[in-house]
Amino acid sequence: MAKILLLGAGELGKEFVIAAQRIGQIVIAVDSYTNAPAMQVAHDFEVINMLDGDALDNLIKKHQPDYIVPEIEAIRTERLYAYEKQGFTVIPSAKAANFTMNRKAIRDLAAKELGLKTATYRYATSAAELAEAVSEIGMPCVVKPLMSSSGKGQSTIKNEADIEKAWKYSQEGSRGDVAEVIVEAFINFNYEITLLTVTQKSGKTLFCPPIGHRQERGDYQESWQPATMEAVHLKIAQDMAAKVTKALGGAGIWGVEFFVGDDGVYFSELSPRPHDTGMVTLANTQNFNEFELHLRAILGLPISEITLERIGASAVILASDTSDDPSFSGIKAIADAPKSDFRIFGKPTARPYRRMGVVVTYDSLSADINSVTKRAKELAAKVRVV
Ligand SMILES: Nc1ncnc2c1ncn2[C@@H]1O[C@H](COP(=O)(O)OP(=O)(O)OP(=O)(O)O)[C@@H](O)[C@H]1O
Ligand SMILES: NCC(=O)N[C@@H]1O[C@H](COP(=O)([O-])[O-])[C@@H](O)[C@H]1O
Ligand SMILES: [Mg+2]
Repeated sequence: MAKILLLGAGELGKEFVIAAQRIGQIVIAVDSYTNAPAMQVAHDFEVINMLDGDALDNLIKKHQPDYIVPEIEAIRTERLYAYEKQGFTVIPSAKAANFTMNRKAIRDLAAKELGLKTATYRYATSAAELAEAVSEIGMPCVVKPLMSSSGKGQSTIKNEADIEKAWKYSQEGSRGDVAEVIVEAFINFNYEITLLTVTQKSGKTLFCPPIGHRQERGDYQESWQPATMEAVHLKIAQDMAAKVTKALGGAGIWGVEFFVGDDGVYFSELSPRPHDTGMVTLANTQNFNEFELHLRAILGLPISEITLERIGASAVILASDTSDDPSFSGIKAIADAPKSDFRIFGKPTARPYRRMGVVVTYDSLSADINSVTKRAKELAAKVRVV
């Protein structure tokens, strides 16, 4: 039986713990607040600030885990290299967690070292440098703090007046201690996808059918699987995903994000862990959902194939207000709807736009993906977090 130290205990961690519990593994869930979703189902939990390297060191010393599994980006990831040296296994690897928490590291690796096609980009460390970068890249362009996720601190610059605002907003939304931002040319894509990619200890890499999604405020609203795309574009995305996951190293599931436009496929970024848009796999669209795949890859259990069993969609349930005791109305409508299900994450507090749950819908392989997605969206809209 393996002992897994899960660094981050949100909704993605919760499903991962449930998958681990089902096959008898031990999980200690860690986050910065008590009663986080994954803590509710784990064997044990710890509350620490994971950006505090010494606190992390103490935790590793105390628990001596077989696997250290990052679930969020906001971790003092530099320390993970030392744990690897000491013989601990970091999932998928210290390099993967460290590079992906910083947009500069991962973008330079992808674009410069591996030659993947990305949006044109520059970096800036002040409002003045941002103005200069914008003049080189042109408008519209997208500004993101180097360290942030779920769209925090991200905005689109459409005219000169936006530059100052974008700088200020980026500084409010930045998680790390660096003030730097990345400025990217706005890609006028036709659609975007997450390509869940599984790397295994055996060396065999597998791809899940592509997941389409729609984003608002830099955060996903609905996702569906499979996304309709040309085979040639899928092949290009798979090749890029294989390259970047190989360069980062290790076994596990990765959510590799791409934009597809008239001029081809752009690599955007990737998560070295289950992806939020991959919650669509909770609709049992595949033989294994993304959490089961992550777990099996971590444990070195062979995954011989990933098959699409039915089509599905997910739509998020967001809070609209602040609350210390959130409850939900409208759930009966989901329960009553055909081929539909839901998850409530059990987050102890709500704040505007915080993701509190998800609706999943499904249908047979021959059904229409747009109607499945529409149903998920309509059902999610019926839920009120009160
Ligand atoms: N250069 C771009 N051109 C057009 N749209 C973009 C660009 N960059 C980001 N977006 C849009 O914003 C969304 C969020 O961007 P990105 O994935 O970089 O942010 P994030 O904060 O890392 O989000 P998450 O952590 O949830 O994946 C993208 O999925 C896409 O819809
Ligand atoms: N895009 C990254 C992502 O979806 N991460 C998921 O959200 C949780 C944080 O939620 P919170 O901000 O509501 O605490 C994380 O712990 C993870 O499960
Ligand atoms: Mg993203």
